[in-house]
Amino acid sequence: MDIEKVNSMDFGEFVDVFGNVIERCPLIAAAVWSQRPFLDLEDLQKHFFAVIDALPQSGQEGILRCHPDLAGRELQQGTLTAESQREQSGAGLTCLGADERLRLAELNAQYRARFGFPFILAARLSDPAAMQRELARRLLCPPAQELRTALGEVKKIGGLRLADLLCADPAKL
Ligand SMILES: NC(=O)N[C@H]1NC(=O)NC1=O
Repeated sequence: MDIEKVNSMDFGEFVDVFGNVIERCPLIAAAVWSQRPFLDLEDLQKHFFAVIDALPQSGQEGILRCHPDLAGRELQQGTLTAESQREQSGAGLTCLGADERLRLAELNAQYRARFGFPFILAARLSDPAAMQRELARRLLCPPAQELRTALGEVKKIGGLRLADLLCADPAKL
């Protein structure tokens, strides 16, 4: 899909196509549509990120809370969004042993209890062992820093999803 096609989309089509760039937050795509036309993929991505950055902290935390756990119940039950399912299974999270799954579930629960939102990490850029290490490390971070880190991961996930939709190489962004 090229940027002319993106710029020609009406509101409904744009939200249908880009509504899950930010996981389960179609309102972000809805806000971005008002800012068309876009120059290119990089410009489109900038607008998604700017909408996130402009939200009050409560809205940013809301975005984080819309994310499913990594290797959580929704993955087992097959109820993730198509994008999450692809990212989590591609990262090997459907093939965890029982011990690994239990350990991740424990750490996810500790993280959620400490920060009030789920642990978020761009699964496509990681693997199960690195995820577990990163989760244990980030559990010890101060809350304000962790909010920034988590939003950075949301942007990485969104950037990769956008690049997929526009068939672009994310390394060139
Ligand atoms: N919790 C969390 O990071 N979830 C996600 N990360 C990712 O890459 N896909 C997701 O569903």
